Amino acid sequence: MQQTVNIIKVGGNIIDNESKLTTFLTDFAQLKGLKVLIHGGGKVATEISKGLGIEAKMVDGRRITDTETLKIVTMVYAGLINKNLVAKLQSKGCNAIGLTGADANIIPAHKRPVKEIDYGFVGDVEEEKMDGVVLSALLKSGLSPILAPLTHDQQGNMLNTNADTIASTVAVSLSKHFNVNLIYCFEKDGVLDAEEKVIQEISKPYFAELKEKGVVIAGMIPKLDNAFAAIDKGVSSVYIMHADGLPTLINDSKNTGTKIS
Ligand SMILES: Nc1ncnc2c1ncn2[C@@H]1O[C@H](COP(=O)(O)OP(=O)(O)O)[C@@H](O)[C@H]1O
Ligand SMILES: CC(=O)N[C@@H](CCC(=O)OP(=O)(O)O)C(=O)O
Repeated sequence: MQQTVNIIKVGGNIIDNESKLTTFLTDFAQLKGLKVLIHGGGKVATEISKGLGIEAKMVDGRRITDTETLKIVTMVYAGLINKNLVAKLQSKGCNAIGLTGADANIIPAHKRPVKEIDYGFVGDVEEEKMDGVVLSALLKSGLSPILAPLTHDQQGNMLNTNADTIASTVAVSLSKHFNVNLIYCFEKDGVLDAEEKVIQEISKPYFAELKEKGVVIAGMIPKLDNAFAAIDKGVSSVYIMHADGLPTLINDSKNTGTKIS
């Protein structure tokens, strides 16, 4: 039987809140089995940019990343956030190793081609080049990889890449070696319907309907697109749920949040 890996993605709203982050990392450190953490941090990057006099520009949930912004996101994601997460997890007994997509060529990408919009140094992942071999070896040696939302263009440049996309592509590449569960953690109880109730299971047609009605908007649209892409490409299960639900889902094997079907 194949071993199971839990791939957890955590976004900027949890990372930016000290008490929510502490709870999340305590739970992550105590999760049973093999695990990978993908972190975002868009909110922190926006605040730091602002402090440096650079106004963040987002289009369809993606940051327009010019030369100065690339320097900021590289410092914030690969340095400040990634290394603090690693240090905190080490203090909780989790043997974490922090990496970007450039390290060991884990996530090759290319600069997004300019069409109507020039996103600058934003990476589109070359999923077909990802074989999951390095991450698999790290997991089998007892380490928990902590991945920052940065890729590289294989010509010497770092690229800023949406963390939800990193989570989905890493999950797909690891599903060649393991049974993979992908879990998107955020600050709400799951995908909410028009009455703000948690949708227990969401299908593609229902997602299309909710998008059409304006019930699913903003960052939840690319999150669900990435979630469905992972399921279509061989990931065993995908959930979108509150960060507090991790022990319930993984350690107690009880459903919580929204399951992608
Ligand atoms: N129907 C919905 N249910 C839940 N959240 C939604 C919905 N539609 C939009 N959202 C928004 O999507 C956000 C999550 O996406 P995003 O901002 O990318 O978060 P993260 O940084 O955690 O990945 C939530 O904070 C919420 O405001
Ligand atoms: C290209 C692009 O938009 N990259 C994202 C990467 C961080 C991220 O995805 O953070 P959250 O998960 O916290 O939103 C950004 O710079 O905002």
